[in-house]
Amino acid sequence: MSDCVLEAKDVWKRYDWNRGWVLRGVSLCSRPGQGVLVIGPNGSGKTTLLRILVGLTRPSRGTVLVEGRPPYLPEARRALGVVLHHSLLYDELTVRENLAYYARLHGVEYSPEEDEVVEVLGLRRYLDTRAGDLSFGWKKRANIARALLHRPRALVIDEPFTGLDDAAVEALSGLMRELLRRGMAVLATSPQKGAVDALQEFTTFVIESGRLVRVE
Ligand SMILES: Nc1ncnc2c1ncn2[C@@H]1O[C@H](COP(=O)(O)OP(=O)(O)OP(=O)(O)O)[C@@H](O)[C@H]1O
Repeated sequence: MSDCVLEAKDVWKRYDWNRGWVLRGVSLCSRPGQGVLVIGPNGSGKTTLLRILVGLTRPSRGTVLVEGRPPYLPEARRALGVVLHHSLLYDELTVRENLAYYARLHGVEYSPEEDEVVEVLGLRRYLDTRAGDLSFGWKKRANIARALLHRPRALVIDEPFTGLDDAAVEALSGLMRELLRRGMAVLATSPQKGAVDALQEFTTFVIESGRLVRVE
């Protein structure tokens, strides 16, 4: 059996038969403790690839597996922590209430006071703030805590650094390094080559005309 937490095998995607291919034969394996970074300009297909990997978008051809299972199965979903562009927090609820709600959904015991992610991202002082009142960067940090509270085996995060200040970039890259050290698989994207510096230990690919090319 493969040791990939996340695996794409020869994935092709086009949204309409009369439009071009967004992804052309993408294969990818993300292993425990391994960081994978996919860079590419706006519109190159990064979000499409992530959405396919986590089972939110169907590939036109090819296979995607999460720990060997189709990504839409509940067991596969539980293995994933996902942060895409839009927030999954309820604006009317406080950060604390949002985290408690997601913990209940996942059926896990959870206390934000004991959550290292909340601590590392500096979220503690915003626990009693309504999510709708948070700035973009703080809402993003709260979404990352939301994605990690059930201790998934893979973190899939679209453009982790976009819109974050320097302190948040440092805190988040440190957090991702620690997650890798503890054996999580982390898959991130970025439109900026600068992310390569912040995530030096990540295996880096660039999307070029729908194909993944390894950056050495
Ligand atoms: N739901 C959709 N229906 C039709 N076309 C889509 C859809 N989602 C994305 N596309 C198209 O697929 C291509 C890749 O888009 P995608 O959002 O995956 O790129 P991206 O690299 O994540 O871009 P960005 O950096 O701007 O977020 C674009 O041409 C986009 O217009």
